[in-house]
Amino acid sequence: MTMPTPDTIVAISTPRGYSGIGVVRMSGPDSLPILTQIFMPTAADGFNDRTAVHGKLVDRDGRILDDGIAVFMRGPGSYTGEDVVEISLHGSPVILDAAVGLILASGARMAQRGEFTRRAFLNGKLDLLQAEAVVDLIESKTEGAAREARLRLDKGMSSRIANIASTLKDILAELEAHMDFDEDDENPAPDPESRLAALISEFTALQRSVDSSRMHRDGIRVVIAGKPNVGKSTLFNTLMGSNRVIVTPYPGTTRDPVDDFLVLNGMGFLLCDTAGMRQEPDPIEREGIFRTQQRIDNADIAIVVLDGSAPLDQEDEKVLCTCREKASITVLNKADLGLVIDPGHPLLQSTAIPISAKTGFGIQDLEEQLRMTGSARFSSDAGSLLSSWCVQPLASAEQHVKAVLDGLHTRSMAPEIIALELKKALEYLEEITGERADDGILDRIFERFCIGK
Ligand SMILES: Nc1nc2c(c(=O)[nH]1)N(C=O)[C@@H](CNc1ccc(C(=O)N[C@@H](CCC(=O)O)C(=O)O)cc1)CN2
Ligand SMILES: Nc1nc2c(ncn2[C@@H]2O[C@H](COP(=O)(O)OP(=O)(O)OP(=O)(O)O)[C@@H](O)[C@H]2O)c(=O)[nH]1
Ligand SMILES: [Mg+2]
Repeated sequence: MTMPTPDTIVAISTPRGYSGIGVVRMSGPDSLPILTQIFMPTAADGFNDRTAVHGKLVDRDGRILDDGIAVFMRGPGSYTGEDVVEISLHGSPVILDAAVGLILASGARMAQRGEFTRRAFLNGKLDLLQAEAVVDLIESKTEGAAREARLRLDKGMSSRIANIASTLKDILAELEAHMDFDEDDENPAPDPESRLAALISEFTALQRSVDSSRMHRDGIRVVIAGKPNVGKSTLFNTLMGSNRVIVTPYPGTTRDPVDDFLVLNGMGFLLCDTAGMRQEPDPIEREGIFRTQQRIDNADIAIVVLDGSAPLDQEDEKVLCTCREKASITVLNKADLGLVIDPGHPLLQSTAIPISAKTGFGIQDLEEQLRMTGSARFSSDAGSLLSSWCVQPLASAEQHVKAVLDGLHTRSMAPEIIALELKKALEYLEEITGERADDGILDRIFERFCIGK
């Protein structure tokens, strides 16, 4: 792992544009010396650790560029663990750029994306999962997503991985202690089987959490499916509250899947309108239907739309069958024309909701059902979620633990091999917390950050 470079970095930490206040941040050993060169405190007592100081930003010729407030935070008791300086100035890009220019001229260099947080990570201020939670928090589009990221930042996840790791370390230590003794020693052989078996269910729970994490961040994927002309696009527009997609009386109107982000009571959904599915499509429609099928496969929830004003037919049955394995909600659309399908029809998975996408009738019921089905899809323990890059190391760690369990079960594994397998499992877990993460993983995570974070 690369060690933190001892240079001093600078960046504007607030968005570019015109704002009340803008913040320029430095981190590194020269932060304070540079500050004293460019910022003249109004009062005589200068800069004390963690104390706001009013003063003037001055250039090399002594010209005053702005007045502002500077705070010096001495490392390691700072966000990055290094000496940090923040200068709040008037929020004009011209002034903020000028301040950065002065700081660069004094020997600092521009920070890369996420470099402040990267340094915080390298200095042990937060681990990799927390660093990732920081960027998820900043990017969160819903209250729910923000809450979940905030919980992760407060350590939820890392401690669960750490708990698994510490169980493995205990077992490893017992095993190694035992290996140092002779066979006939009174020291009994350790029996870690039940503890390892408990870890397997923890692995399963963690893997489930990966899905929840994605749903929080990107929204729950909801696909609207049905045969042509049942009103899928009309429903999409009604739920979105806009005329986003084309609606016509002609079957086969929608060709490409269209996605849009929908927020219901703080819960985010990625809603997808699709091409109608039918048996004998033309070549263009065939490609559209292929894409519909892909979206259905990848969706967390399917809304199956039926034309409730006409009897069920084979095409409807086909769609219902396609969505059988999924969490799905069936709606009987065009209820304004009079329903001929019974909402309790045996072919329907659960009770169907009568709606009219055209008049808005029943839409509230549908939204309520969406929220309920959405909540049910989330892993129950929010704040202990993992993102998708963790899947691989997690699965590998689990595999090694399973190998040990198999070995113990059949009594076919030498203690040395067991120890080796446990160490491998530990290495994968340390990849997740960042104790052993290589630069590639770090780059991938910090790439998502903005400059100044
Ligand atoms: N002005 C400002 N606001 C900010 C940040 C910041 O860096 N500057 N943050 C960040 O981007 C977030 C807050 N996170 C922070 C986390 C730790 C420390 C810090 O100084 N930690 C020290 C001391 C802890 C203490 O005394 O309470 C440490 O961990 O040793 C600062 C900010 C959001 N708001
Ligand atoms: N009376 C009534 N008509 C509706 C309702 N919903 C949709 N329609 C009409 O049904 C026709 C088809 O609607 P679309 O939303 O384009 O149907 P679709 O399922 O997206 O069709 P494809 O894209 O071809 O698969 C249009 O003429 C709509 O105005 C409804 O609730 N009541
Ligand atoms: Mg359509």
